[in-house]
Amino acid sequence: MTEVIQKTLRDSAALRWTALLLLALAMFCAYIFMDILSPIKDLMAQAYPVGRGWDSTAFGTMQGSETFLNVFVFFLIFAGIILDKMGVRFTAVLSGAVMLAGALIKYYAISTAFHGSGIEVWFTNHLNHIPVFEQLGVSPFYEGMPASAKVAACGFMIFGCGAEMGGITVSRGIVKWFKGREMALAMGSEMALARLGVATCMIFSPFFAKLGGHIDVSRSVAFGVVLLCIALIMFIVYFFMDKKLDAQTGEAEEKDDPFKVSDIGQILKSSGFWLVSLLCVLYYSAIFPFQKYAVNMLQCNLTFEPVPEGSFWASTSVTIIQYVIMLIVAATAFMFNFIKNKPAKYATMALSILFLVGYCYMGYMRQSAESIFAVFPLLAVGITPILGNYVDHKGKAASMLVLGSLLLIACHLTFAFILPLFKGNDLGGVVVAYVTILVLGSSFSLVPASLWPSVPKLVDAKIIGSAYALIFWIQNIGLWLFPLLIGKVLDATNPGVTDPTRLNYTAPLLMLAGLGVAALVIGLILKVVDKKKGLGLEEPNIKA
Ligand SMILES: C[C@H](NC(=O)[C@@H](N)CCCCN)C(=O)O
Repeated sequence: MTEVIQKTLRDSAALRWTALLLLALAMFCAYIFMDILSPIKDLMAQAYPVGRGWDSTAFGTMQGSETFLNVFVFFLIFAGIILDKMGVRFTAVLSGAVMLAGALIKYYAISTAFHGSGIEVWFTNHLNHIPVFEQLGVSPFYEGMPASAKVAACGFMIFGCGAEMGGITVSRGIVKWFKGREMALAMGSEMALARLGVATCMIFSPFFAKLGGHIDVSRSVAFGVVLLCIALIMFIVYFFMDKKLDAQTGEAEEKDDPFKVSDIGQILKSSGFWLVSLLCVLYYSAIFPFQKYAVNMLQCNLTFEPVPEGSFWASTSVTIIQYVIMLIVAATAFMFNFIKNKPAKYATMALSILFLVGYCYMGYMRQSAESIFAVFPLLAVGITPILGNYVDHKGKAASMLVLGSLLLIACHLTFAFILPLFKGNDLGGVVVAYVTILVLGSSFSLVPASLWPSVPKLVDAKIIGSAYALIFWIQNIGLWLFPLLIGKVLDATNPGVTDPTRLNYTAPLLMLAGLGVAALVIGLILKVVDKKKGLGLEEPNIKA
């Protein structure tokens, strides 16, 4: 008897990778918006009309607001419930719309239309004390916070709800399309594109703010808003593909892993889960919040010679060329993972290194902190899949978490104590900065590649979705707190400094190194607990 095998969209490699591309491109745009103001902190500090007069505390409070509702109104948990009840395609479009709504509010706050408006007056005089949050000992705003920063923070809070909802939805979408197929590869590719988003933001946000020699910070946010419109379109196209898939399979959306409040008790009983969550919040708090200040830290610790207006290195085409070179580095580093033929593999690696050196040289010639810091996520694009593969086949996840934390401490201490020694030494400082950023980039590959795949070893497969939602929630506490703390520490340790490119970053960097030490201690405890309880963290995921 001949069996007729019904082919569905996900059976076609081209179509399931198209579905992934739609989801990953949407997240690429979201990651660009997350850091859209990070590389222009110095401009935001200047008075209107150049900037918006945000000191470090205002900047940090606004940056931390991204995760405020997720943490204090438990939105992340609601997002998990919405995803379970409404399915991937609905939640994807909803997250795209929420991100865009938040981004539009943020754009309005930064735009010239806001300046001098009635809304500005209202926000200047109100919302300094919000009783419900003050009772919790937290507040999204403070007395004297510029109205533009308050409204931008409101928009960023809404955006953050959409972004984290988008994050969990995209992971679930990848499982739906790739279960039993190239799932790890698909997840690694999605994360690689997100990292490239951060690099893109570092280059293009200052580029748009300074375009045409006239500074307008709202242009950077407008660029982000346009990308979020594209993200929403990607999610809408995905909606129709996903609908067709369900029509073909006859399945309602997969709801095999619903979030239940009762799961939380079960998860919290696992000591391994607590250790991994603590390590996650400590480690990510020393990375994502640092990312928001890194360009300004380089501006403060390096000596940049102004590149003359109209010179080749100051031209728009150089930005485009440098970005194209960055894309080549990312693409060749990523392709390295999949080439089986040895000579071709090493030729690709050599090409990637060659272009990376070219990229670094251009960054040096352009004397631009943002293009120097943009190399940070590049290594992660190439190395994360290699390390993911290593964990799959050889294990050693707990050791990699320890190594990642050690590198993190070394990098923050180098930024704090060694980089300032090169102040005035143009080339020496840039070389130290590049090496340290690249090492930090490899640490940022080691930890995500080993941390996220370890979670399924710690909790029951049935409650894995809830476990990820809970880890994200714990992580979001750090992502709210540390941008805020860095800003406050900067203002406290730099009294009277008015030039935003002359701040002393030693204290915040020491605080971040301290987070690294705490992550290291947790990593070492995790190794002991792993050995004692046989959690299997050092074991490969795929057993031969
Ligand atoms: C996968 C992981 N993403 C996260 O942890 C998100 N919750 C963080 C979102 C960034 C907030 N600015 C990662 O990117 O490694």
